[in-house]
Amino acid sequence: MVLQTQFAQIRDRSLYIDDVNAMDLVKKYGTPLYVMSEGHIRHQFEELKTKFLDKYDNVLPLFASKSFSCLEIYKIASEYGIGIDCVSAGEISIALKAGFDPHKIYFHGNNKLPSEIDYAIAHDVDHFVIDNFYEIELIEKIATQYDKTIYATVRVVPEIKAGGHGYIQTGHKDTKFGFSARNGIYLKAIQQIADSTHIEFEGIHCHIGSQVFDLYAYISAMHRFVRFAYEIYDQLGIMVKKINAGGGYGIAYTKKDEPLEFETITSEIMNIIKDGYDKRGWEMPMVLVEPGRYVVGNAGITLYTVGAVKDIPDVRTYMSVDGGMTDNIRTALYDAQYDGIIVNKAYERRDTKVTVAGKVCESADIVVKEIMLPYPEPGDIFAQFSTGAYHYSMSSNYNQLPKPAVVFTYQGKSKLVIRRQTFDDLIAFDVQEDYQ
Ligand SMILES: Cc1ncc(COP(=O)(O)O)c(C=O)c1O
Ligand SMILES: N[C@@H](CCCC[NH3+])C(=O)O
Repeated sequence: MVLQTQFAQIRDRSLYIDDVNAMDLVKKYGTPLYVMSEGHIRHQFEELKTKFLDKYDNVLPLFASKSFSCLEIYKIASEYGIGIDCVSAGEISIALKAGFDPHKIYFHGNNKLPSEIDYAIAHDVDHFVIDNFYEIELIEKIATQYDKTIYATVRVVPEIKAGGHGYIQTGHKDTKFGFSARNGIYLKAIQQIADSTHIEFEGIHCHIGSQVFDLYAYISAMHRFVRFAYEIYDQLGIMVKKINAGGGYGIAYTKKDEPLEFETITSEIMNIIKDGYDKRGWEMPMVLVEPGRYVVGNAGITLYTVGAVKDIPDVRTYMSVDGGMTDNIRTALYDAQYDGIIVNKAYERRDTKVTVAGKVCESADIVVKEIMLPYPEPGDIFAQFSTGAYHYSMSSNYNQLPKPAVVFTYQGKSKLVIRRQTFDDLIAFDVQEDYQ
């Protein structure tokens, strides 16, 4: 069993997160409960700051906020001088509400709606990662109406296969994201932007995929991007002044995972771009990175109460908990693996092979596929580790299960950041209208 954050420990017969006893959190807030270690989150933001933002000239780390988006995270992020990646007007609206500087928001997405583009531009968001030709037209039209300038990076497909599961690969040739480099398609897009009146071309954007452990994939992608920069200059006479190298940095969910160091990836990225630009006698472009999971993934621990326990002779023991695929879709969707403990049996032998099941009416509703635990009983508290990224942000109300609360812990204290949904919340959007 591995706790993937220094901010959580097993001691005094319990689990402590930022020195807060998990059993006290259960008593205070109930289960299922998403616990986020603010200690861990701040530590990771500090890494982005000291090991990238402060280390190099003309760089900007972005937090990919789709991994965990709520008012509190944007407030904390803004303290570190970094930017954020938002993928919808909804995310932008929360960031703005939290007081985030609109000029440090980068708007991503493969199908930004006209209404979203309008919302972003109206609210002074001026950095767009442009994905397709339709979007160029929309931005030009809407930016002209507002008479504002939009600064564009163009997402180009590097044709590299990387990422923890087929569903989270984005840089291969057959992808819905970005402009293909085939037949000069991306060059046409850049020319169209250069010819526009309210979009200023700044550079190119690369994101190969998520939960990536392969350094070579980042290296190959950056070599390809340097070649794109050469091609853009040679064919169009346009200089690439900004390269966004994307995110995707894998984290450890179990002891089998071997994540790369943040600085190992970023120094390769910086060196390759520098060498490539030096060869042409060009000034170094601005470089951005945009990890999400790396910041919040290992900060999260989900606490569940155990209910039914079923032994299927010669097969396995099913331990059902009070949540499921509604608060953790990753196991069903990506076959994701997790570690965890029974908190109140933290010191007992892990001698039972258990499948942790959710309470949703789906066979795919598995929280942890296979884990060795002490024999479970109803009322035990199961802690699932590394649930900070893409858990709360991908949660749903399937089976009309209210979403769990999110609690932050920091320096021996806890606070409620998102309250638990109530049954009234489940019908908050139902209206009873007569036919008209
Ligand atoms: C464009 C883009 N940037 C950044 C990210 C963040 O990825 P991760 O959370 O794996 O770092 C994603 C998600 O894969 C993405 O699509
Ligand atoms: N949601 C995915 C990552 C996708 C990231 C967004 N492009 C996960 O949980 O691993």
